Amino acid sequence: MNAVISAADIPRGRGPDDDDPLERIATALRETGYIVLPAPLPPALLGALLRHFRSLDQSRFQTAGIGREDDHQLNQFVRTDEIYWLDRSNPAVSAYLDSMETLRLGLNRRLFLGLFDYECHYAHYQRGSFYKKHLDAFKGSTNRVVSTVLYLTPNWQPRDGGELQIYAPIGGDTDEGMSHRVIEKVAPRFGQMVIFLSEEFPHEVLTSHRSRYSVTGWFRVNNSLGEQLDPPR
Ligand SMILES: O=C(O)CCC(=O)C(=O)O
Ligand SMILES: [Fe+2]
Repeated sequence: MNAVISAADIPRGRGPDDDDPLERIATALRETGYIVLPAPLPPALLGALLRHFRSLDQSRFQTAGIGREDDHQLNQFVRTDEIYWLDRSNPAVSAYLDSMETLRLGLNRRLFLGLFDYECHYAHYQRGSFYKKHLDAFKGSTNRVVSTVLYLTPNWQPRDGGELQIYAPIGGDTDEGMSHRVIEKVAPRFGQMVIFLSEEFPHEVLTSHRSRYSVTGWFRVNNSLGEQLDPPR
């Protein structure tokens, strides 16, 4: 896939699949359900995305919702980020969507997921913002199958917080609902990307101590149960 991963990202000398980024992502989703990619996209694209993100007036961002729940007060306990839905009107966003289209086709070819489209938004976590533990999709009640988050926070430092904390997949742990065992902490470092199965992994954004920039997206299937959008747009 042209832009979705760089050679530097690929550990050498393990197996034939390692040379093909799409293969590596598909294998990870099949075997562990998620993958963290330190630098899958070209720096020029990342820079253009961040410039576009920052050029948008803050007033064009909306307080993010949580599924059907439209109670602003309640939402504020769960998440305090602000989002901006993306389309192809900006060239950098359009290039990013091209990469995600390559990924979509590559995953469909390898995993037969039947991914139908991709929707994404910028998310801005101002200082003090968080998103409590949640699932992006509940089995049988959504059309979101694969979640992606691309981080655009420049010069992120550990003291800045805002890590994505991923919990053990549901079913694989003792709990029926949300599991409590942290299996991964992903730094929202510029250029880093995480891809995971939407229905499997509870996750949480820890409080960010500075402005945190990201692009969150979902590959969806086209099923009749898909009227629930989280967040509603
Ligand atoms: O920004 C992140 O690390 C995750 C965001 C997230 O979980 C969401 O928007 O559903
Ligand atoms: Fe999420």
